[in-house]
Amino acid sequence: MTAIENTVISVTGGRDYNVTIGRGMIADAANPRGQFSEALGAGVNKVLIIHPPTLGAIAAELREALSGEREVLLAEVPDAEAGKRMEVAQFCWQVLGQADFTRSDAVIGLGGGALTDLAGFVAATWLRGVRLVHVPSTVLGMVDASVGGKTGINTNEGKNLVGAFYAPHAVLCDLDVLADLPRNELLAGFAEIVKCGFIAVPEILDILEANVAIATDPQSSQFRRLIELSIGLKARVVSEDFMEQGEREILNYGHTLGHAIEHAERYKWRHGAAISIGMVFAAELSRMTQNLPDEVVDRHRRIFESLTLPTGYPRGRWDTLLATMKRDKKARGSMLRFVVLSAEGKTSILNVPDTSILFTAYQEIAT
Ligand SMILES: NC(=O)c1ccc[n+]([C@@H]2O[C@H](COP(=O)([O-])OP(=O)(O)OC[C@H]3O[C@@H](n4cnc5c(N)ncnc54)[C@H](O)[C@@H]3O)[C@@H](O)[C@H]2O)c1
Ligand SMILES: O=C(O)C(=O)C[C@@H](O)[C@H](O)[C@H](O)COP(=O)(O)O
Ligand SMILES: [Zn+2]
Repeated sequence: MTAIENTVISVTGGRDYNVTIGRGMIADAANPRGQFSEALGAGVNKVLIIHPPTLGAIAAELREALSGEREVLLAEVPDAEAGKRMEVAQFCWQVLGQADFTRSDAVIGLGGGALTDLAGFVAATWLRGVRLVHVPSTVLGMVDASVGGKTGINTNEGKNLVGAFYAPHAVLCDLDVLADLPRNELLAGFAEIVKCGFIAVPEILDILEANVAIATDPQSSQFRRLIELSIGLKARVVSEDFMEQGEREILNYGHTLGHAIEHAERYKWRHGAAISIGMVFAAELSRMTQNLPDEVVDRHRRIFESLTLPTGYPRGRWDTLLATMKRDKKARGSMLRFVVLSAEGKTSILNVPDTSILFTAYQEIAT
């Protein structure tokens, strides 16, 4: 059988680093000339692998493989959004402090997007910044969260309200790690892939529509193509606008309402499910304000439904959602701002001084 080569995508935002996409990287972690040694670099004496309970076995395997040359510690943290909390960051700082981690040591974030957001924040803040290697273990983590340096935690008031822009030094996407990822988590990650399709990469939508079962099969070439196209877009955007002063905002398509839904659901929902609804809402808003054709709005619903992702939310929740959206990071003063489309791949920012238009758009997705 011919070995499939790794793909390397370079990012220049924040610092220069590579995202490597391939297979067998974790199994090969002990190799002194392998991807892990290269990502950690020379001179790292201590490594903290931060991981959720679900990745315990892989974290132990990595610890074993990387030990010897270096001292490797594990920090198991609560799963999913329960890990994106101040107390959990504090626990990680305590582990780093008690093990005397210095600026020449490193953190590995092994897990889904919630974990890499937390680990990135810990690495950004410990001694004001230590080496950071992400090993994303979900589709969403690979195509979005591990790339681009947005790190952070949630607060009682809202999603990702505390954080820092801190780019990783390397990202290793080992597709083998997806073998045990539950199907619903895998499909939720596709919401960010679909986002890339609507905002900039139409090929993504065509691949999904051609055969959704094949496109979502981690063994298929179409699946790998979707991962690479999405990382490619993210890399291009964050390389041009690391600190989100302009173009990077397009990556927030569907997230204004999506984050408010996550908050309303007390962070129990999957991010991908919440932003699927958020994107249908943004598409409806775009139809009303940017003349986005009906067929593009319908295409949103069709694709999310084919991925078994939700497209509507209860009518009675509007006031709660609106109150939370006012704390969205894109808001400026009392002005809410939304990423909208006038056509596939044509994005702009809509300033909304009067929220009645939002309420009208919400009626289109209300259940
Ligand atoms: N920083 C960014 O740019 C960015 C981008 C997109 C999303 N995010 C954040 O990412 C988070 C969502 O990430 P997610 O969808 O990966 O969810 P997640 O990190 O909560 O992981 C989902 C679930 O899958 C489990 N899991 C992870 N990898 C597994 C594996 N290989 N096998 C079995 N189980 C596994 C986890 O334990 C968890 O229960 C949200 O907090 C969102 O805000 C950040
Ligand atoms: O990388 C970005 O920029 C994004 O907006 C990607 C989003 O998919 C992601 O969910 C991000 O965490 C949202 O950021 P926030 O600034 O709205 O918290
Ligand atoms: Zn997102």
